[in-house]
Amino acid sequence: MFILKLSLLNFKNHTERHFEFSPEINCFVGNNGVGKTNVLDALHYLSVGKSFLGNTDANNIASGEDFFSIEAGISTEEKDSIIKIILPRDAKKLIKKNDKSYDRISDHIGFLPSVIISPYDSNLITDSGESRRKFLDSMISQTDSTYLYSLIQYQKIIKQRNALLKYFSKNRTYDANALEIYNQPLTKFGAEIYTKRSNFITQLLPIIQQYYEIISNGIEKINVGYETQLHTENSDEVETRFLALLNQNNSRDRMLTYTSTGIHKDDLLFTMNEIPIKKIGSQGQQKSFLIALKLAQMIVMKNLTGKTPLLLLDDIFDKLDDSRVSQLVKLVNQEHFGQIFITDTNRERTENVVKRINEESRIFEL
Ligand SMILES: Nc1ncnc2c1ncn2[C@@H]1O[C@H](COP(=O)(O)OP(=O)(O)OP(=O)(O)O)[C@@H](O)[C@H]1O
Repeated sequence: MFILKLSLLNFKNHTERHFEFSPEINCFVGNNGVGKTNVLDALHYLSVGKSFLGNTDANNIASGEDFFSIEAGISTEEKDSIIKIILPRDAKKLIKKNDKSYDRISDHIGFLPSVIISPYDSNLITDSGESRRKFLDSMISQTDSTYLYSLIQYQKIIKQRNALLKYFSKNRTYDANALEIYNQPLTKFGAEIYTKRSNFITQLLPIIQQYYEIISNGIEKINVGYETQLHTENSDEVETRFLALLNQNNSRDRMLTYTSTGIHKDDLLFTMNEIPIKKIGSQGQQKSFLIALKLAQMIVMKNLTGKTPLLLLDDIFDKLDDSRVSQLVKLVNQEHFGQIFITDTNRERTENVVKRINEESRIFEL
């Protein structure tokens, strides 16, 4: 699966822009601020219906305009498709496949999977657990629509349960039966999510370790640990354990007025030689780790779905030394990563890198 064509209208600084892509490597080069990252962001929109920069949708409409549209021709093994995203300033976002709107945006997730490697990935190391949970959820959702369904249901139940806890506190009342109604569906969806997260991380880990070694020539032992309150020796007991935790924490939850246990508290622990990478990793080591993580994500997604995700590489060469860039090129040659999009301010460097990759490439000067 690959993108044949892309048309942007009023998307950030791109008033009107059309591209015809290579099925293999596409590079956007140009000075700072010309809109290279914005093109990758448009591709990210096509994949998961939102920006990877965390902007609200309306911020992506070119200043002074009333809407943006992103349209792409996609070649798939079955037939070619057209995906169109339209965001009017005062109305709902629409995503259409072959002129038919999706009822829910979540129905589109997984059609055109993607993995992005960008300077913002460092947030995964430095930020709170929420950004790591989002990362985990986004990659699993792209491979499994029932995961996304369970997650949406789980989040709805947590919201309702927390609202009830707040109601109890505000009105100085309590009704154990009313609270208990939420426990059964919460533990059912929670256990499903736990199992899928756990399986995904198990598949990811050996590939990250292998890629880290290739990219960095590193001897450091890296690890990705799944930190969760739901871990049990026997996978059949996750629901029971979660229910026990909810019961144990009942008084605490009433005091805090929110649900303090569950998969919404999960986290990933990234370590190097058993110490958090955040504490001991140099900038280069952290960057190599993040690239290894994202490339491993791509392989696991490909193994699970049979679809090769688009690989979006934003400014990736900027902070890597020559030897790491060479190792990365070697890896791309080995693994056949599918369609790749690269941004760089330095045209010469990009030309030199893509020459060393045995694939067809196109360079777009913005
Ligand atoms: N809603 C918007 N309307 C118009 N222009 C916008 C909008 N949002 C962002 N821009 C412009 O987009 C440009 C930034 O684009 P982008 O981040 O893609 O640049 P870049 O080529 O990747 O730069 P760098 O090399 O610095 O990473 C800025 O000039 C910014 O003013």
